Amino acid sequence: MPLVRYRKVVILGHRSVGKTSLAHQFVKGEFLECYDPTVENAYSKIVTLGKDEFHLHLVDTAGQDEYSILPYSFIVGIHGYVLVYSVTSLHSFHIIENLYQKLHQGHGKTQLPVVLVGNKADLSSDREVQAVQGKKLAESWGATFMESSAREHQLTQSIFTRVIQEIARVENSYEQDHRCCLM
Ligand SMILES: Nc1nc2c(ncn2[C@@H]2O[C@H](COP(=O)(O)OP(=O)(O)OP(=O)(O)O)[C@@H](O)[C@H]2O)c(=O)[nH]1
Repeated sequence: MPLVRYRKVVILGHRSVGKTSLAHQFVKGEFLECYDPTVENAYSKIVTLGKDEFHLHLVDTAGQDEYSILPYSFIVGIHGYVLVYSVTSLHSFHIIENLYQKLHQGHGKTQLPVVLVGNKADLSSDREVQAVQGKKLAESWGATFMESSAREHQLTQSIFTRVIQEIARVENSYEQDHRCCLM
């Protein structure tokens, strides 16, 4: 029987960017039309990647702004992050830059397993953030970037499988950096 590895991932971003909709589409396979502000919610799903199985625990958080203080529970015991902005809101893009800085300070690490998501890409006529801006920001963090729409199940699957892969990639790079060398 394959070993099931536990991965806890926090979804963060400004209000109404689609955090709940992405998690709900991924876990339940349906799009939420209505907007109901989140306080905090959790989702679980078993994800199979090749021969490996993961118990993915998703924490869907309340919308953050530039003044939000991130609680320790968003730092300690968290394996990875999905940081979401809406391509229809430049403000939400600025908030995500600010959130990343707070996470970075909280962890005190040079590299964090992060997938940066520009959501609501289906609303092309309302676009305020270009894909190239998201790509550039993610590159500056050494993170992965994707645009998505919570209407598309396949896209949400790519986001959450990608964050599992990012966690493994960052863990491996730390192991290599800290490998003991006998002289
Ligand atoms: N067209 C479109 N609408 C979306 C998308 N994602 C979310 N929405 C809509 O945007 C609104 C807000 O979505 P939520 O998922 O509740 O946003 P949230 O980030 O969880 O909001 P908070 O709980 O306030 O932090 C809802 O009306 C959704 O139907 C998307 O990809 N495309």
